[in-house]
Amino acid sequence: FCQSILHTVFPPEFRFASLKFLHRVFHWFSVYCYYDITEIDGVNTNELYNAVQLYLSTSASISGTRLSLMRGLNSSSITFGLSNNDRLVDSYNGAAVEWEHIVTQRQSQTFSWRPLPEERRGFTLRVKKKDKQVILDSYLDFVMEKANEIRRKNQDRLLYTNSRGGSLDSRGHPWESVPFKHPSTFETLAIDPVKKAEIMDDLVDFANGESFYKRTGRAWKRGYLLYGPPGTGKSSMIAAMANFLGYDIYDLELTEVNTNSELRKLLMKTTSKSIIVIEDIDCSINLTNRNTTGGGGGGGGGGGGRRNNYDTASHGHGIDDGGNSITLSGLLNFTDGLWSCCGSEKIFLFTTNHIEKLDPALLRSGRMDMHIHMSYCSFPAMKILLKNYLGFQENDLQKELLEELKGEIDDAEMTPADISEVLIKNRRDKNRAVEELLVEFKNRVVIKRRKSKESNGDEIEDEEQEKRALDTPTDASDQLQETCNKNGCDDNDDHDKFD
Ligand SMILES: Nc1ncnc2c1ncn2[C@@H]1O[C@H](COP(=O)(O)OP(=O)(O)OP(=O)(O)O)[C@@H](O)[C@H]1O
Repeated sequence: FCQSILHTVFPPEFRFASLKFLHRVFHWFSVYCYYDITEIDGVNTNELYNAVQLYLSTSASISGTRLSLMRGLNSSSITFGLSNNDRLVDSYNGAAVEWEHIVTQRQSQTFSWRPLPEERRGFTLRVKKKDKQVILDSYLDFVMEKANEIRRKNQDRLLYTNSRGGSLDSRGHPWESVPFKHPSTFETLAIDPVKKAEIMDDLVDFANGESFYKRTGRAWKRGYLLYGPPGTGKSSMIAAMANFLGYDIYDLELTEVNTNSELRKLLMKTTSKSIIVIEDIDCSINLTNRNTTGGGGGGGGGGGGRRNNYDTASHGHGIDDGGNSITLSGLLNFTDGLWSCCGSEKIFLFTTNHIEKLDPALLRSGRMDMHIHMSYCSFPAMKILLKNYLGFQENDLQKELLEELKGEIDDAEMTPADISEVLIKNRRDKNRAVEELLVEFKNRVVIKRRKSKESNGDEIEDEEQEKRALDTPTDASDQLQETCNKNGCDDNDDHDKFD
């Protein structure tokens, strides 16, 4: 009744104007000011809304009474969120702020026999007017930063690929992604412990080096070149680095990129805190010499299929072959030019089995800052494999046996992949695993010696005689055999008995 009287007496324009006036008066006298952060900003998703939601999830888990629980796609953990129309008080640099999660129903504009209800979501931030500047200047940046940190911690890493050959997805993105689940870590990686520590220190310095890079005027990026024979753990090292730093990986397939500008666009679409990998770079593009013309396309990689029109003649000048080729110059700019600085905290990582095939320009500091040689398995690296695969500690093995393994391993030139294979095959019988490893070492040494004699044109010894000489069991392997015979090598619990 009152409403109809009001509506009759006061025209809508008058009601609207008085409401506006009341609102203003309220704001003049209120000590607070309010900011609305809606989920949808026009047609785009508001990044700040998602960030606030994530940021509040940590505080909400502690102080909230009614929470909504979420588990995102690819995420390995559950996050908490404020329930509809719930409030939470936070503080920043002595200023108290209040967040309210506002969810309202709205009628859809769709023409349908039944209007579809739709939720309009947003956060309202309430701060005292005197704290307004602090909040606007740094609190919201702090929220964004914290949210990114939480996202990285909660979300499994992503492995991106450009293997679609330049086509874009529905959101105009050239990269496709899958959850990155590689279990390799620096603990499982069998390389020399000194080298391992050096690499880890370098990575830590890089990740914590924001102020250093700013101070020295350098782009916050670092290049690593991993080189060495196949099976020495180059891919495992990349995975270990990504897991160590919590970075995403962009696996760039150069053979799928047609032009330098396409390469640049791919780079622009990579995010910060990521590792951009080009595996087997010597197979992907001919990089022997910037100044030589022609030159055969280099190597047999590329996974079969389309090859690029590599323009070796124009490498030095960065000119595309009619705009339709990728050049060494383009690649150098990719790693070192102005565009390489879009985003920050990026690692460029190239792998190759043939470092000698690469152009020196690609290897210089600033592009490839650290050259990491992934070598055949050394004795300290083998001990890591024995520990990881068989559970052997150094003291579990007889000293003589260890010495014997140590004496043979360098000459045997076995990769960690080869050694792992022997250990996996015999993992039910640890003693047999070690024994077979020793035999394998000796066989490799024989083969290597024969090959070197052949190449030197020397007379080849009687094979059997040579093998016998090397196979003659030493004290340690005698003892090992004896222990095996006594305890029975099939016994799974042989470790203690052997000990
Ligand atoms: N250093 C290592 N530490 C632990 N495991 C290793 C190591 N090297 C190789 N392996 C094992 O061997 C397998 C192959 O290794 P990986 O693919 O990392 O070698 P790679 O050097 O990248 O080889 P390629 O050059 O052929 O790509 C891995 O699955 C891993 O289990």
